[in-house]
Amino acid sequence: MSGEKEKTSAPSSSPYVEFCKGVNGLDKVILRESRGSSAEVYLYGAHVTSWKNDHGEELLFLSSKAVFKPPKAIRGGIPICFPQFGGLGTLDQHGFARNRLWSIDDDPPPFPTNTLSKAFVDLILKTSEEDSKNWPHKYKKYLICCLCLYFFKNLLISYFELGILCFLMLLYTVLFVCSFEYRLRIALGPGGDLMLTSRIRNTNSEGKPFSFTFAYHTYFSVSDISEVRVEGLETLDYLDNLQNKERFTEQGDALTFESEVDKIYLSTPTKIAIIDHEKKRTFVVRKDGLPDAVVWNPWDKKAKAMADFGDDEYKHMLCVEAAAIEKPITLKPGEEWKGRLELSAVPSSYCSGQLDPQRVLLGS
Ligand SMILES: O=P(O)(O)OC[C@H]1O[C@@H](O)[C@H](O)[C@@H](O)[C@@H]1O
Repeated sequence: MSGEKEKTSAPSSSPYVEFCKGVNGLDKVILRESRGSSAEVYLYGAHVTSWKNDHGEELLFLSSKAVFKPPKAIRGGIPICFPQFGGLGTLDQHGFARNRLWSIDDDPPPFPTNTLSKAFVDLILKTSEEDSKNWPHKYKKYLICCLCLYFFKNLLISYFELGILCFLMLLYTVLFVCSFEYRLRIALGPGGDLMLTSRIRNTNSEGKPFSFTFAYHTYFSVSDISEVRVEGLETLDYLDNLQNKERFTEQGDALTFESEVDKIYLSTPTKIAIIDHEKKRTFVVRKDGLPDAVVWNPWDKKAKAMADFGDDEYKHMLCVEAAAIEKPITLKPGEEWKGRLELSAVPSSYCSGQLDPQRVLLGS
């Protein structure tokens, strides 16, 4: 992403990275790899909305009813769930990262990975005043209000009360003030693979550690959900969101889909395959630092209940989300966490219902 200097001036485009406007004038970045694959990223949410292979075929699902207007998250593509997955905390569903306007990161710290890609963009999100009021404890703003009310109601407070107030304010600063820097690199590999690398740092100067849960909420585009099979999650334990997060163990067979599914698979392998029989295409998800994997399809009833999702669109999507949920990530001040997702789409070669082991199960 060479060439960008100031956040205030428009960043300069190159054959690999184009800065432009998308729906509703929102800032968008288009990445193009020399063999023809491409990806589109909105600065709103750092949201990947499109990923195409070198034949120009779309690989991600984006709802025809997606709303490109803050504060609504875009339905489809790859929303970032941070610092909270789902409703597991006091924040709004899936945290705030997907509803924030991110900036171009002009000066990212060096990347250890030696990617040959020229088609990449670095984005950054820092703690806003609003977010630091609500996170990690939504209710801390009420604590502050109570303290202020008490203070103003009792203007003539004693030295003892003043002392208590100062102590509580100090406690508040030490316990609750939370700041982070979230750097995200989105890159297209030479073969058209899509790579997302998140680096999240605790930038509290005097504060405490903080914890978060996380997911790359990837919506894959599939021909027909009834023709899809997921491999890599068999025999694993999962929490079923449809049954109060009760824990179950998956059967030995690859997953297939006949009804609503909303499961958090635990301690999953670093590689998961999504096989689309009809399209003869296999998505390979490789992940690092992300032990869990969510599998979600709303099916017909929930689809109808979502205003930004077409009634029949559930047939053409499947979310497989590389995540860190069961054991929240905790960062001490100065510490950094890295979570990496790599997606590739390969033709599935079928032979009497068996995956071609060279290409998917053993493939690099
Ligand atoms: O509608 P949202 O907030 O984008 O969430 C969609 C789905 O996201 C999934 O990750 C959750 O497991 C589901 O429970 C949720 O319904």
